[in-house]
Amino acid sequence: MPRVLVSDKLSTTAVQIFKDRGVEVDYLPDLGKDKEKLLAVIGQYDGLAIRSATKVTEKLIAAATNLKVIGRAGIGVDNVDIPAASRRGIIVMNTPFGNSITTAEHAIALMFAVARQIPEASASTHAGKWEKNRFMGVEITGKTLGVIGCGNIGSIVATRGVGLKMHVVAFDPFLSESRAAELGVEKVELDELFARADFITLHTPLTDKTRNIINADAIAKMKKGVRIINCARGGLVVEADLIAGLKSGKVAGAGIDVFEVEPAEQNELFGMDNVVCTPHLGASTSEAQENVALQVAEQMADYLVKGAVSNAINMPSITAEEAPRLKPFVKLAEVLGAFVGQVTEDPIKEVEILFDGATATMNTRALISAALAGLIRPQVSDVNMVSAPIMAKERGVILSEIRRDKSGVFDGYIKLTVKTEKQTRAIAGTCFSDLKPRFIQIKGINMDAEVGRHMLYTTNGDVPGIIGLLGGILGKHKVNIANFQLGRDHPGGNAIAMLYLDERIPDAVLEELRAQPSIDSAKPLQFDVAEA
Ligand SMILES: NC(=O)c1ccc[n+]([C@@H]2O[C@H](COP(=O)([O-])OP(=O)(O)OC[C@H]3O[C@@H](n4cnc5c(N)ncnc54)[C@H](O)[C@@H]3O)[C@@H](O)[C@H]2O)c1
Ligand SMILES: O=C(O)CC[C@@H](O)C(=O)O
Repeated sequence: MPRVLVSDKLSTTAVQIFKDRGVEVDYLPDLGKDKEKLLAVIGQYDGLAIRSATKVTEKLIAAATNLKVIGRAGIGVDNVDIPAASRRGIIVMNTPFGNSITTAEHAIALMFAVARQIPEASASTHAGKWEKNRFMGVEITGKTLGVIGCGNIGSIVATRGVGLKMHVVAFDPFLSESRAAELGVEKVELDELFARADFITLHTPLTDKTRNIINADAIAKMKKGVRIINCARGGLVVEADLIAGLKSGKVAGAGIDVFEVEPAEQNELFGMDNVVCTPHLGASTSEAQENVALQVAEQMADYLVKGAVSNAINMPSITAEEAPRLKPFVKLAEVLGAFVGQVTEDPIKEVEILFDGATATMNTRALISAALAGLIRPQVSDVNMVSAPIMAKERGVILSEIRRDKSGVFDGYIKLTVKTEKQTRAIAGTCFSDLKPRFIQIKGINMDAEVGRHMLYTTNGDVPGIIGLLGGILGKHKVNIANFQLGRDHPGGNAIAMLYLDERIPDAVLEELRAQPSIDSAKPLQFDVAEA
């Protein structure tokens, strides 16, 4: 019988579901906080069910010799080392929608609390002070609410804002004009949001692009008297810069549920006037906890007992029979998406996926989901093959699929074409007999590039000396090239290079490359593939 450890506080509904489904379960809700004890026992379990207190580190995963699945009762999986879990073949699942409404309500509650200084007024009243003149609030009606990140939670906050008669402006690179119109919000660029919003609320995941999104520079662009709410992730706001903004009076108040360091037992924000803090309570309602506990237990039990996979961050939903044939092509579809996702900054309007030859006879739904997950992941790190198609649809992306008989030299290949308002990008790839993904065409230019974990993509005019130039600069900085592929549309025309590197290219080297007159663009890329 499979055995699951629940190491964080979860509704006991989960325990009952595990038992009912034939899974042995140990409910030890405080164990997640005790790293050493957890390390000592984790080897006994097939499944680990967590919330945010348990930190699933590489060290814990190394000790988890029997672990097959980690289930996060919630959305953010930033407390799980996903690459380490993937490398060990451990599935990581989350429950993407179960606590969205609850968290959106918490953001709105913090907005009101900050607007009317409710916690301070309450404490003062409890103390028998009756300080009626001390607390002067601001109205919400007619004010501009700036929503950064308009996904599941952000879009609920946005519609609640509209319901409160606020004018809602939203910044989200994946928000289409039509989705914005449907929500009743105005889609704006980030600087415009900073300049116009009276209240700013954050609802993005914590990624390399969103980390420190609210820093001193951002605060300088905001209105005097702005109020900032963070119910998403600590790390989005530079706390020292927020404190400076509060002290100078530029920021009139803040509602903070998540902190740079959690648990936040000491923090300079504590005790500041008009700063309302809660201890990461966004998801803490009985309804949301019931939803996520039930869902995570069902998903984990289904996997451990029946092998069914749903809401996995690092694993496609594929049946046991088709898995061996499909798996390399799922990876191929994902890296094709990941290529376009990393080179595209503008909102995506259309995605066309062409399946040629053998790939046209496969489970193309899984392949499309993998391509979309790869495409969206640079913006939304927690996306998986289940949520990617829903996210693409919600963002108004028009999706089309073409299947056709073998048309060229390859037994089968996949071509992904992505349109934004500004341009169209296309990339094709296949798997050879080694079952590793390869890029065979970029921008209509043929090539045969093995896909590595760290790559560099450059575009340039087709002139002599490019190989020497790239090789020379990388060599000078001791960046080793594992593979180097070039292609061009016609002699003297447009040329591209794909370099497979042993490590991520340092920023300074990238800048040096970009400064070369013969190089038009240089983009570092990362792919979730095994090291050579
Ligand atoms: N406080 C809590 O207890 C609590 C509870 C649940 C979720 N969360 C957090 O809330 C956040 C949002 O969750 P969600 O379920 O809405 O996620 P989601 O994936 O549905 O939405 C995130 C949105 O952010 C957008 N985005 C990505 N990069 C961006 C950028 N650079 N600028 C602007 N927008 C960007 C994405 O396009 C996406 O629409 C996550 O960080 C999640 O971990 C917190
Ligand atoms: O489990 C919690 O209480 C927090 C959950 C929240 O941060 C999430 O990402 O779902």
